[in-house]
Amino acid sequence: MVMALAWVLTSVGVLVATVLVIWRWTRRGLNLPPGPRRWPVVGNLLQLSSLPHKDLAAYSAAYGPLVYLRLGGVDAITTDDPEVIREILLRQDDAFASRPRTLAAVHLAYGCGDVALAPLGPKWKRMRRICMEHLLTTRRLDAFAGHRAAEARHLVAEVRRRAAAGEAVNLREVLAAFSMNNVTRMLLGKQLFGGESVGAEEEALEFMEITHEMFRLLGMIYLGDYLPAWRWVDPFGCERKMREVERRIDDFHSRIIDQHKKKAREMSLQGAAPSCGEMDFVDVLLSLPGEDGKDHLDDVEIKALIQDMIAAATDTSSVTNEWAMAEVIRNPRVLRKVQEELDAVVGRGRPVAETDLAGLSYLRCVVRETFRMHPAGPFLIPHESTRPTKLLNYDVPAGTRVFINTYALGRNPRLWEDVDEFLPERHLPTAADGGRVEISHGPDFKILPFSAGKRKCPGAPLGVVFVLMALATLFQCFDWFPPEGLLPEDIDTTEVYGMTMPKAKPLLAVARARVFFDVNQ
Ligand code: HEM
Repeated sequence: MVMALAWVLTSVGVLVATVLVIWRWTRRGLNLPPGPRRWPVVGNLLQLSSLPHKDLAAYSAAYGPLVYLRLGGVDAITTDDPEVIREILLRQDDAFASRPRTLAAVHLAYGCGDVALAPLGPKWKRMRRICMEHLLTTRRLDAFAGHRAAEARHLVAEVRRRAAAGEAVNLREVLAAFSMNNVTRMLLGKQLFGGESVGAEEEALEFMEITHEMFRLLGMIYLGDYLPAWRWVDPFGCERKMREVERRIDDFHSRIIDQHKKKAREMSLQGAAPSCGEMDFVDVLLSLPGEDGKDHLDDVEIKALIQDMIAAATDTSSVTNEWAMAEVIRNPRVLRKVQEELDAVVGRGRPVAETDLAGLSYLRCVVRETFRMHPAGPFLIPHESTRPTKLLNYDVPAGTRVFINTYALGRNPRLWEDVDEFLPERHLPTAADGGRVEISHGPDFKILPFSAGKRKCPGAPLGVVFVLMALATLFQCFDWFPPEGLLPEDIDTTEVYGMTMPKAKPLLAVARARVFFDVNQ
């Protein structure tokens, strides 16, 4: 027994020593960027807390614009610097536009067979082209404008109902339902929460719960991705959890595809065909030819795309909306200015419409300031380098994981004054900007809500509409106050880390009607 144990310990020791020697040898002569001291085997992994974006922000402050980390067996860099980010996303996007195959991505994105988590390659290119040319086209998105207006009315009705009952409104709940309904109407042809969906509330809640769990797992820095030995042990059952969520989500997607196929069969038996305006995204995907001469896309490809759209479009917009509401209610001065603008541009006699949104410059500054302080995700989705390259004259090996810290970018004191103050005015356009407030990144790369380059968000125009429409509607129709007993500045702004970065506690606020038009007019 003692002999066997000694043998195992010696073998492990020899293995670790061999790995270290090989690793050091392959890095001979490399001029890696500066970074914190690393431990053998684990590297910097144990220096990361439950808020890694803050840890990496502190490293950027200490070591400069480009920081090297070793995460177990994986090279990683992080940056909060606009010039380095521009170099990574634009000038060298051929080298940095891939994605790591993390275990969460393999389990939760159909083996990385989607768009958002797929490594760079012909498969990603084809799936992204399907999104751009068949789903997120201006024509198709315009066809859903009526549904979006209906969801804005539903949002007002829901807040009125809760306010009339004397409750403080749980803004997380109503904003999550707004985003989810908008996405599922477009994607699946049905509203999940409220209205038409009476009776399906349980299914909706279950689906929201799995989606949140999926986000948590996707955002996690899972040790098994960096230390293969950890995977064998999996002491917290993370991979088991990933498999369970994978199965539950797949069941949901299978049901959706079956329902759509059944509907298509029934229509074809009646000799009918849906018009372009009536087709939801699943109908569109079912109508497209597959690869290599196949008549249709594979079910798994359709599922991966549905999954991406739901994951990419719902939490991003509802988390942003909750932060914007929290910051505006914390700053009554800003609320007054937003409402003065709405009164001047839209008035109080009719609901705000999508065509008004371009003219709401101050509200657009509010959204930009929200993205500066609370980007939807603390990092862009991690990128990965496909070949050895150089940044700021440092060597970056192939396979390096890239953490672009958008949280630290927005709070970088070298770029912004009063970083912790919510000051939308700082984004007011000068005459040189042409007077329009752009919400996506500008030429200075100081805010990056939708990224840039090959991997930039293909849903940005729609995301902007979801955010502006919800906020304009809520600020036009209601005055907002903190719950009884709290002052505006008491509203908590602690965040939790994940693929998105929500407020730690759901936002509760008191709503008082300020317009009285019939929302259904
Ligand atoms: C406020 C709303 C939104 C925000 C803040 C947002 C932000 C982002 C960000 C930061 C990325 C990562 C880019 C990178 O890694 O470099 C991304 C990727 C992506 N987004 Fe969005 N997004 C939003 C809404 C949407 C919507 C509405 C859709 C589609 C319906 C969408 C679809 C995608 C997809 C498919 C990707 C992956 C692109 C790729 O890897 O090629 N997003 N988004």
